[in-house]
Amino acid sequence: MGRVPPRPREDPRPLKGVLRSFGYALEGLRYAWRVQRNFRLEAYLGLLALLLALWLGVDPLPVLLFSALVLSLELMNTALEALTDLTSPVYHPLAKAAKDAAAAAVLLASLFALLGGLYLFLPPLLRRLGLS
Ligand SMILES: Nc1ncnc2c1ncn2[C@@H]1O[C@H](COP(=O)(O)OP(=O)(O)OP(=O)(O)O)[C@@H](O)[C@H]1O
Repeated sequence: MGRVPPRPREDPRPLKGVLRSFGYALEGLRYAWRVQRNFRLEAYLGLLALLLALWLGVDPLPVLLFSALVLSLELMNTALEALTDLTSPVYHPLAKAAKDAAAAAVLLASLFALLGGLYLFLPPLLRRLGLS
């Protein structure tokens, strides 16, 4: 196995260091956006839910929290997929368990977000449409 390259030395200037970490995080966001169709879909759905909340006059905070949860878990899932592909490019039951469990975390959060969305939006939506 090749040698691990040394970690770059920490920048002694605090602001520079923070800005550099921020840049790496943005690179991670760009990577997930490029390679993960689900991440893009979840981001668009979150935006749609936010617009719906504003239109219906519903508190947008729960929408933001659910979106943050789902998108963050999708990012962790993306990270885990990349690591699994790196360490286990051939089939291994533990690689399967890791990927499946990470996918299950996103699924679970998405289901709760869906239930939360129905609870939040259904009554005002029915009222707005004159159906209740
Ligand atoms: N190295 C591996 N060893 C064992 N099973 C694997 C391996 N790679 C993938 N799998 C199985 O195939 C499934 C799909 O893996 P894949 O890497 O294609 O991710 P994915 O589900 O397509 O994710 P996404 O759609 O988010 O990109 C995994 O959930 C796992 O069950």
